[in-house]
Amino acid sequence: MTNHSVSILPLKIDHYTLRLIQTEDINALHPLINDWNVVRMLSQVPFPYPKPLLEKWIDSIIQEIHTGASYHFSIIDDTNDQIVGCIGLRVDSKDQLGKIGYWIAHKYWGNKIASRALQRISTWALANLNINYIRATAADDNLASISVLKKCGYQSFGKGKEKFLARAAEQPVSYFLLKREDICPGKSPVSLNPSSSIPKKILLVVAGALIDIDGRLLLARRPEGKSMAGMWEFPGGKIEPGETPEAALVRELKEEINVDVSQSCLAPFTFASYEYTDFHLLMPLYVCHKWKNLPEPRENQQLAWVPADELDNYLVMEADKPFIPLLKDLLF
Ligand SMILES: Nc1nc2c([nH]c(=O)n2[C@H]2C[C@H](O)[C@@H](COP(=O)(O)OP(=O)(O)OP(=O)(O)O)O2)c(=O)[nH]1
Repeated sequence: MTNHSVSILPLKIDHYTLRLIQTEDINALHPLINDWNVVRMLSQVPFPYPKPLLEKWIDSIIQEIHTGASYHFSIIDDTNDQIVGCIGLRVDSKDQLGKIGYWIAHKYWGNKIASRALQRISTWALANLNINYIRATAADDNLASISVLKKCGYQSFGKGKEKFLARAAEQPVSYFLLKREDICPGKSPVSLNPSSSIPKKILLVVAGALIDIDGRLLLARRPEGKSMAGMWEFPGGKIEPGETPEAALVRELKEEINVDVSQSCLAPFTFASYEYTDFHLLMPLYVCHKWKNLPEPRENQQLAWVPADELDNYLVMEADKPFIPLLKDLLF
């Protein structure tokens, strides 16, 4: 997949901050994790947990951030700047899967920190990483963690056994999965009786397929906080009352990606007519080969120039799916 930068600014939840683990965190982290109450619930950690081993792990996960293989965060209490736990996610791009793990220091249990951190990281990960699912594993006797996972929308999907180093034994575990659509609605529900359903509002939107001289297509990723966050789309937006689709696209391209385009450079290509949960989308798509300025994200979105043979790797909006084969034909 073409590289696009992942936004890993510190993430906020109430009076906690989640920021990437740093080398200096070792002294605060070691006494918190080297605790039987914590370690017995983590499959990969021995007890006692020697400090050099933790140091090695921190070095490795800092390296992994550069390759996008994993993202691990310290959870910090903003009121006193103390680390209270960790949450992290390993990325399996091939299966579009994130594997999440977390722990909270024993003295902070009972403050709902784990559920808030899990909710926050899950939303962030689905909006920013190349994944569609997040998987978690909990020991069957870890009732607190199982309840946290269920509260955050994770669904149990099976049972197994895993070796827990600290307990020097295999333990029964449950597997949980969070799917993108569990927290990112947008698909149409199946209507059993379409004739009785209330007609949906038609939403008029216009979008542009910008194609550069290398035959690559510009895609934008909906940022966290928007509906259908994490899905890739074509730059564009809603047509305002009294506006032509062409004028709306010229305006949206300027507002969203600082690109100047003339209406005469917009060629009608195809359109989408698609029923979302709350509205029916009607969206003409224009192709454009000529513009001024380098596209830059002005609305916190990721941008990617995508060659035709990589388009299938991008999870595009449901309404846009029929565009992909048509655009591939155009680009090849
Ligand atoms: N710009 C754009 N919007 C698309 C595409 N495909 C698709 O379903 N849409 C939908 C997403 C939005 O619901 C709507 C675009 O409206 P917008 O860009 O002005 O709205 P927005 O995302 O800022 O705000 P909202 O959906 O959160 O209300 O059309 C696409 O390829 N490009």
